[in-house]
Amino acid sequence: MATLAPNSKKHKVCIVGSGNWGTTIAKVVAENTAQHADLFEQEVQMWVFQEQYQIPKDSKHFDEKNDKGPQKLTELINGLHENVKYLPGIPLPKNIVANPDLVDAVKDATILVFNLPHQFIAKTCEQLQGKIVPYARGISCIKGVAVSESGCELFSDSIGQKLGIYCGALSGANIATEVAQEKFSETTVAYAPPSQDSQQPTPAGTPGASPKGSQLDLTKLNDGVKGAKSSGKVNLTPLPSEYPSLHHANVKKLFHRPYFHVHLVNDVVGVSLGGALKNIVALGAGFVDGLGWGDNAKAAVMRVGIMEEVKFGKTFFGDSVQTETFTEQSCGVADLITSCSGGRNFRCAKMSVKEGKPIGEIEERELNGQKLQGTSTAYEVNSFLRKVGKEKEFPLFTAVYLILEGKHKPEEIPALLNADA
Ligand SMILES: NC(=O)C1=CN([C@@H]2O[C@H](COP(=O)(O)OP(=O)(O)OC[C@H]3O[C@@H](n4cnc5c(N)ncnc54)[C@H](O)[C@@H]3O)[C@@H](O)[C@H]2O)C=CC1
Ligand SMILES: O=C(CO)COP(=O)(O)O
Repeated sequence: MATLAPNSKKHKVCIVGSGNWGTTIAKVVAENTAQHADLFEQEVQMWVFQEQYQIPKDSKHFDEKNDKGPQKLTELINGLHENVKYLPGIPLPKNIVANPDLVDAVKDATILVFNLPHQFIAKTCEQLQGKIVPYARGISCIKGVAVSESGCELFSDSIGQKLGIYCGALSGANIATEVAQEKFSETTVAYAPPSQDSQQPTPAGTPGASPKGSQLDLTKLNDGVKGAKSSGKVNLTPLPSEYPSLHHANVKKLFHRPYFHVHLVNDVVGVSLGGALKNIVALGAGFVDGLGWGDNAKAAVMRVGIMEEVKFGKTFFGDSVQTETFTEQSCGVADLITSCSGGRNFRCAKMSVKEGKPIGEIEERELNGQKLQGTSTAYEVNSFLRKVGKEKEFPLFTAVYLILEGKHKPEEIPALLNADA
């Protein structure tokens, strides 16, 4: 068979997920595929977990005389060019196609952007096994960690391993609605592609630079638990030369907008961990704010939180993670600040303390189907820390878990952070 000329094909992009952030990233990406028509096919597929949705009476789309009752969300998105349930009020580019069929949505896609609540990713990947092109590349926008019997894993790694592809990560101080409204923000994309993808070298001195991705650091901890897992061991199918290389400059073109500034790094571990762990810290910040303890208390929780994030990375992922990713990049301290100011985890934790109600009840009432990630991440991280006998070394993560479990009260946070004194 004749080989096609280099760059004769374009990358096809699928967004796997369509919630508040999933739809926002679909918008960002669709604006860029339209702008960079030399690199990307214009149409962006967006997989939607199908549901029936009734347009609310206060929506500008509600028409009392012609109301059809609950309709398929995909039909509403494609007809109105708006995700009326998860991103209401934001017009979407017409080159986004909402598709309820996961396998059809990913067909021929060479770039898969994973963006759905972390509790659904394992099942989604199972459905994708054997259904994607073998040389596809992934970017995970998921903020969470996967904890199983065998250890604590990053979603970029677990997706990569389950699907046999390379997967990077995108994370930053990015409250979805603000990004969707095109208010200025920054994000961090970690992409350390296998060398054959990159005809153009990634910038020298980039934190975490390692073309093979992150390396497993700890293999033997107490209890026979393997510790933190990180792959870089997938047998990758090379990207055919007909496709434009996915070096940093081209990956940037997929996400960077005038209102959404992208910084490329190679530290996939740091970017993934920052996004996951700050959700636990945001719950802690919400607890103390709910008590009316003011800004100093919140700042204290945030300071301890960023230190625990770095310590978690260094303890379990060693040299694969760069401290600078937490202290200098949007995915680190900046995400902590925004999440502890206006994020869903922060807001729901605060309401839960103020109203004296379980946080799950607040989530159900306030979020219209959106999902908190901090609560499950707090449990998952705690189960990992318990297995490796290191709960006490992460007093804030442990305190948040104990409060969620009802074993301690938010008022006890200072004592829990000072247990050794
Ligand atoms: N919303 C935000 O401001 C930001 C969220 N993130 C992260 O992005 C990831 C995705 O979050 P969002 O898009 O905001 O989701 P979301 O919180 O809006 O969740 C709703 C989504 O979950 C889907 N869903 C419900 N049940 C499902 C099932 N059984 N299987 C598959 N999907 C199902 C719904 O269809 C919907 O698309 C999370 O890890 C979150 O931490 C990151 C940055 C900002
Ligand atoms: O990740 C976020 C902002 O960067 C959003 O955080 P929440 O999920 O708490 O809303």
